[in-house]
Amino acid sequence: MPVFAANLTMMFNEWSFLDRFDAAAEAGFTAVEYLFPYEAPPEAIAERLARNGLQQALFNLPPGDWAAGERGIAALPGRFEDVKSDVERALDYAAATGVQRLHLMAGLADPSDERATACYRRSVAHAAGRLAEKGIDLLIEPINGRNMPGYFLNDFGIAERLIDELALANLKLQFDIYHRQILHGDVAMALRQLLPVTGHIQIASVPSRHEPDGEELNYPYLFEEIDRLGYAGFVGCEYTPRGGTLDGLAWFKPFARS
Ligand SMILES: O=C(O)C(=O)[C@H](O)CO
Ligand SMILES: [Mg+2]
Repeated sequence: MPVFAANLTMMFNEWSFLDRFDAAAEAGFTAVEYLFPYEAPPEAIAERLARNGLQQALFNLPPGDWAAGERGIAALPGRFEDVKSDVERALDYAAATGVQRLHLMAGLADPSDERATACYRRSVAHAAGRLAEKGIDLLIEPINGRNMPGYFLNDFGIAERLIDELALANLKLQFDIYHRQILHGDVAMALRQLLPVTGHIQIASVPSRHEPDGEELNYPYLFEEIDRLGYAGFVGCEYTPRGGTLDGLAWFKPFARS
């Protein structure tokens, strides 16, 4: 049975960020993920995880200036010093939360630009090297251009080839099924082919990015497929509830901690 992680950036927005940990545990989740923890002290997050018996499934390395439109800096020329300091900041939060995987966002850059590609490979190699020292996996995630126009890593094949070429034991794919369906489709076969290099899975309905209980994907079938394939990681619920978070959790009831 998949272990679902509530995404506290997109779900439980009825509560303050730190109170979302309690609300997610109360709703039956045993794990959480979010985009960025950096506005809260690491020890405050650690306390919420401990008091609710929650596992920290994932979060992102700092993404540059998100409010100014940056969506990661790994592929941006001239930002390598920022990449290195961001890795150290993320490792402080990783030490506090016990997270075992971190996602490095690439940024808005042209994937055909050789300089951007060289910057990205250098950033990935550096981040993976530092995380490996702590036993943490580095994840890279292809993101579709409708949600994130101009995002550098916009193709599962490019991600797969990079993981293969760099051959770093802790460099893995963040397989967001929502993006896979929009970018390429063929979700079940891609899960079968890419599971060996997959470090995390995320879900949402397509096209609306709501609860995984309708629209064009058959998630009951995909959850069974994930089990059949022996996936032992987390499944991040990276969706925007249609209405109240709790009202939308009927799909989760069979999987909730009692
Ligand atoms: O966009 C996504 O699907 C992600 O998982 C990124 O981490 C945040 O944008
Ligand atoms: Mg995602």
